[in-house]
Amino acid sequence: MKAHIVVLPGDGIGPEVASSGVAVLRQVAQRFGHAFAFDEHAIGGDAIDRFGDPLPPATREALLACDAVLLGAVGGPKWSDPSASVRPEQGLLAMRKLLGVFANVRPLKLHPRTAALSPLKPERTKDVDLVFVRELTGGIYFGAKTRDADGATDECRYSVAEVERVVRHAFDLARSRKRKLTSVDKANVLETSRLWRSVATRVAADYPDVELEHQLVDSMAMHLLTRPADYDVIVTENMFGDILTDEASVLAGSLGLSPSASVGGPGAGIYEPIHGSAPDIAGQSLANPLGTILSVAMLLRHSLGLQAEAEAVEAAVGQVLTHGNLTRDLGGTATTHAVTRAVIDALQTETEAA
Ligand SMILES: NC(=O)c1ccc[n+]([C@@H]2O[C@H](COP(=O)([O-])OP(=O)(O)OC[C@H]3O[C@@H](n4cnc5c(N)ncnc54)[C@H](O)[C@@H]3O)[C@@H](O)[C@H]2O)c1
Ligand SMILES: CC(C)[C@H](C(=O)O)[C@@H](O)C(=O)O
Ligand SMILES: [Mg+2]
Repeated sequence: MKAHIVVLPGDGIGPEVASSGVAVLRQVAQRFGHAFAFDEHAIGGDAIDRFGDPLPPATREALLACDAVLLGAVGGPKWSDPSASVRPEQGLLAMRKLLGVFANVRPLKLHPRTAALSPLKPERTKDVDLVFVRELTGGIYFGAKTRDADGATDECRYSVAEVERVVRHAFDLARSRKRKLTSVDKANVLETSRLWRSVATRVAADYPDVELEHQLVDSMAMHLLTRPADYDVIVTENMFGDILTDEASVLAGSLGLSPSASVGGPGAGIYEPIHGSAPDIAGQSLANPLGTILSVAMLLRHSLGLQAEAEAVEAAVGQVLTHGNLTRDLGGTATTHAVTRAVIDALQTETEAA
């Protein structure tokens, strides 16, 4: 098949991991006979430096005309002055809004070798297989902001429609898995959470085969570490999802292993690791590329409909996690480039054997 993929390297380790993702996609194209065209564009701090805009018009135009987007990461100390009028993260938020990708799917699958690196006891991480569905285009991230000499405000607003579409997305996903959905909110305090809970409860009537439970976000943060294997699909609002997914990545052994797919819009989906630009390790080939490579598998499956190719990439990552030298975050000594090469070699061996 032919596909047009926009690549947004961004800042910090973003270009390092994005190039790993592209290398794997090139290998997939070659082994399976596809024609993928890559179109690189600016976003974030890099785009501010070059164009004075974290999401320049040429990037916007390309996003609206492609089949899928692969993002590295944006941000960094160079652009983090609190008085700056424009910030890299604004480019990322504007892109999510532009493409209308309201459902951010963040799976957490554990590999025994790397889960053993988590601070949790092995019996706690055993059998963990969960997926977060994080609302991505609403809530406090997108509410009105004010700032004056006395203080500042960030408005948190959700419409019924915004809650309903993401909750339905999560119910549909739960239906294809273990039929258990946990909706996370702060309904004991927040009006938006009371709305969230009432919408989730109403929608549940259309999914009698899925068990719905409500959980407050503070105790959820605790349960994620004490009994993570009890959860299947977890749906929550934008900011809670941001925080809980970084927390959950600890169970897998490293933030660098977690992929994501942002979907639900009329056009392209966005695929990116959940981590940031990691300024502390940027430019040293220390970044773990596996979260990005697993995001590539999600891109193949969800935006291009290439199930066998997605499984081949996941199997190749599994091989490397089992036998390979890993990056420093996972206790290894391999460079970003070496781990990427190992995945590509595993992909080649696997597809030759098939
Ligand atoms: N999607 C995105 O573009 C995105 C996501 C999160 C944060 N950010 C931005 O990134 C910048 C830095 O944020 P932060 O330091 O709080 O979070 P971070 O995710 O960049 O890094 C947190 C820690 O995890 C480590 N880490 C992250 N990814 C890794 C990888 N692939 N391999 C090995 N180690 C990895 C880092 O070295 C650091 O110690 C900020 O400007 C923030 O806004 C961007
Ligand atoms: C960089 C930031 C705006 C972003 C978010 O909070 O959504 C990041 O933390 C993420 O998880 O993708
Ligand atoms: Mg985050």
